[in-house]
Amino acid sequence: MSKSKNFLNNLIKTLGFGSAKEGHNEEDLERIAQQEQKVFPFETLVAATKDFHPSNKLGQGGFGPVYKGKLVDGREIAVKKLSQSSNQGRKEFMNEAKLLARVQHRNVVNLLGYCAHGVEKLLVYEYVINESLDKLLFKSDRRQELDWKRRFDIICGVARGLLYLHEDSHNCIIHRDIKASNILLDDKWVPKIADFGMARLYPEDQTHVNTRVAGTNGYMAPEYVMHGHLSVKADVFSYGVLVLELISGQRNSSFNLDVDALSLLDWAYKLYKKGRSLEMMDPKLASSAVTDQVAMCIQIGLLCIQGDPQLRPTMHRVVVILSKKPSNLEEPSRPGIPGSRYRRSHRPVGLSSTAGTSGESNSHTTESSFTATGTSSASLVVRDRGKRPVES
Ligand SMILES: Nc1ncnc2c1ncn2[C@@H]1O[C@H](COP(=O)(O)OP(=O)(O)OP(=O)(O)O)[C@@H](O)[C@H]1O
Repeated sequence: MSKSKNFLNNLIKTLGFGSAKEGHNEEDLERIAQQEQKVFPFETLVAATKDFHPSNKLGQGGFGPVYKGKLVDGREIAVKKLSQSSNQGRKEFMNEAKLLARVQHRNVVNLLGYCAHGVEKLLVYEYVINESLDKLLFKSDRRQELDWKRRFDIICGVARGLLYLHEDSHNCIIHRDIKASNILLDDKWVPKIADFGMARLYPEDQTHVNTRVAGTNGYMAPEYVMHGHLSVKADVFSYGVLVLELISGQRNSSFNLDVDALSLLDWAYKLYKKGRSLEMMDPKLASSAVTDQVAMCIQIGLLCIQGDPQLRPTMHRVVVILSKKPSNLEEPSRPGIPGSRYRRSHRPVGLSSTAGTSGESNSHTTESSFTATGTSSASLVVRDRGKRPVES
């Protein structure tokens, strides 16, 4: 009998429910043990998604398709079928997924469990109902639903989720792919960070990145793209871009409001230096904005996107600033130019296997293959528990 079954048997006895043989059969115990370990039987996921029916497909991400499903207990789930190009073995996948399933925070999408079935590897997430932030902010006429209060709550929630990933989760996690499409909103508009942990699930694997959009996201910290320097400050940079996008309603990667500005970041910085930073505010916020808060958030955004990673605040500091009344903050220095502006054909230095190996180059050393690689690695977990991620 496995350890977990023994444990459950003992627990049942201790709680006075009689022996396992009396009250529970082996199958019950097997089921309880599986739930305990967050392992989903493949058949459960097949049933929940109606055999991965195309009508249940929520979308196709860089790591594979995502399906909506419903468990027999009524819970709605999102099942991510990892692309089979991951060459990670079954045991390793199970170990990594088990660790990631322990990551739990109100502002991080909950990984309910996982499943390995033959060559198939699947991740099971809580279903987050209200679409991803990019669809609301950039693509739809629903943008006005994002009034200032909601945007401010998103700014605060994402900051808390990132702080948790960086400092408080069992393993310190650098996300590496913070962007509007990776922020999901629940029915109460609570933001949830999606797609953490993917670098652990795709070690030494490059193939999947070819399916991802190359170099267009505009969120990547310059030192990471240029030199492969990875630290929590790369996430801080991406967070700063997200904050400025939320305030302006403009996507950094396709910014064209001002011919004299290189990017949304450059525009925001120039306006700030002229004392006119509120001019960058989305006109749709006119009636709901709390201008002191907006000005503070612009300054936080600008502090986060500074070219020098050492000058950027930690997420801890950002959360502290956001929880106080707007007050005097230091002056931001010039912004770094985000990753999508750069393309390289070589492996970034410093991306060792412990630092998330998906930055490795492969034989396709073309422009786009690097950029795809650079933008694809969704996240990194620094293994040592209790040790803070290295800050550059
Ligand atoms: N837990 C979830 N609840 C609801 N919808 C989800 C969930 N996870 C993913 N989705 C949806 O599934 C689609 C694919 O998501 P996925 O995160 O795989 O890719 P992406 O964010 O579109 O791209 P990328 O892989 O480049 O980040 C998206 O439309 C997303 O909104």
